[in-house]
Amino acid sequence: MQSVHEITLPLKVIVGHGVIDKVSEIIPPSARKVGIITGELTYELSGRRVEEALAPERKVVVWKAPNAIVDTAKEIARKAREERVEAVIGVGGGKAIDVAKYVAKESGSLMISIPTTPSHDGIASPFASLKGTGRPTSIYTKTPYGVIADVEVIAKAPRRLIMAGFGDLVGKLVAVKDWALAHRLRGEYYGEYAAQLALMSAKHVLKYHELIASGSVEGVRILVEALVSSGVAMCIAGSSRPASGSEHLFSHALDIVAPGRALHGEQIALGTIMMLYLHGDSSWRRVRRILKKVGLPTNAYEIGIEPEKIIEALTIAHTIRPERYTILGEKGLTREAAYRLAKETGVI
Ligand SMILES: NC(=O)C1=CN([C@@H]2O[C@H](COP(=O)(O)OP(=O)(O)OC[C@H]3O[C@@H](n4cnc5c(N)ncnc54)[C@H](OP(=O)(O)O)[C@@H]3O)[C@@H](O)[C@H]2O)C=CC1
Ligand SMILES: O=C(CO)COP(=O)(O)O
Ligand SMILES: [Zn+2]
Repeated sequence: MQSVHEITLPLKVIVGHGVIDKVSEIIPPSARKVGIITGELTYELSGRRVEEALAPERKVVVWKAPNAIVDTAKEIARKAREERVEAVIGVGGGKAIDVAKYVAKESGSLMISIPTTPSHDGIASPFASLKGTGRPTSIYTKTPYGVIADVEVIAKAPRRLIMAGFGDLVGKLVAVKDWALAHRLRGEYYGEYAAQLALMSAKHVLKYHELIASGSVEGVRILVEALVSSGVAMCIAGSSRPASGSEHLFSHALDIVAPGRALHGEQIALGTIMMLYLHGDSSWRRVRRILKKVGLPTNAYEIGIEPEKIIEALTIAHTIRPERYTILGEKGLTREAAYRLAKETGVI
C-alpha cells in the first residue's frame, strides 16, 4: 500500500508549431509579475520571444542560470521572492527548466515549462536534478502548471540532445520491470496506470524510431509528446519510480565515477541494454539494434567512457538509492558479475 498522495498534473500542455506566443494566454491574468529563467543561448533562441510576448502587460524579470547547481537556484529563488514574482517560466534545456521548477517551489509561484530541447522527461514532471544537493538523484519540486513545446524550435536542437530524449524514454522498459519486481518482492506500492503510461512512452518512440531519428518536426513532436506522457506518469505515481529504475541508477553512478562525459539519455540507453539482459528480457538485442541504428551509443567506446568505469558504475549502482529496489538487488553486482554482464551485452 502507498500512503495517500496528491496528484498534481500540468493543467495546460501546448505542443505545436510557433506556439511560444501562447505563453501570455496560459498564464492566469492575475499573475502580473513573471520571472524567466533561461540560458545565454536559449534566451536568444526563445527566451527573448517569451519576454516580448509578455511585456508590456506584465512586469518581466529575466535571470540567466549558468548551471543547475542548487546554490544558483537558491540565489535566483531569493531574487524571485524579493521581486514577488507570481509565475516562473523555465525557457531552455533541462538546466533552465530544473532551476525554474526549484525557484517556483521556493517562491510559491506558478511554473511554466518551455523546453528548447527534448533531451529528457523532466519537461512536464515535478522532479528536478540539481547538483550540490548531496544526492545524485532528482528532488521533488513543483509540477509545471503549463508546458509549451514549440516543435519548430525543438527540432533545431542539436541532434545529440534530441536522441538523448529517446534514450531516456527507452529506459522506461527497465524502470517499469524494476517497479513490478519491487512490488512482488517487497510489497511496494505499484501503480499499474502510471507504469503502463511510462511503458507506452518507451514503446511509442521505439515504434517511430526512424521518424524521430530523421530529425523531422513530425518525429520531434512524437518524441515530445512521449516525454510529456512519461512526466505525467511520474506526476501520477508521485515519484520518479515509473521512469527511473536500475538503468537510471547505473547512469547516476556514471555521473559519480565519470562525470560530464555523456548525456543523461545516452547513459540510460547503455544501462537499458544491460538491465534488460539482467531481467532475462530477450528484447535487449532488438533494443540495442534500434539504439545503434538511431545513433545512440551502445558500448563503452561509443559513449567515450573507459570499460573500467562502466564496471565500477555497475558495482556501485545499487548504493545510489538503497530504498528503491531493482534487479540489482540489495547487494548489487560483484566485479565479476558486472564484467560478465557488460561483456555479454557487448558494452565492453
Ligand atoms: N528533471 C529531470 O528529470 C532531469 C533533469 N536532467 C538535467 O537536465 C540537464 C541536462 O539537460 P540538457 O537539456 O541536456 O542540457 P542543458 O540545459 O545544459 O543544455 C545543453 C546546451 O544546449 C543548449 N541548447 C538548449 N536548447 C538548444 C537548442 N534548441 N538549440 C541549440 N542549443 C540548445 C543550451 O544552451 P544554454 O547555454 O542557453 O542553456 C546548453 O548550452 C542536466 O542539468 C541534468 O541533470 C537530466 C535528466 C532528468
Ligand atoms: O531522470 C529521471 C527520469 O527520467 C529522474 O530520475 P531520478 O529520480 O532517478 O533522478
Ligand atoms: Zn531520466
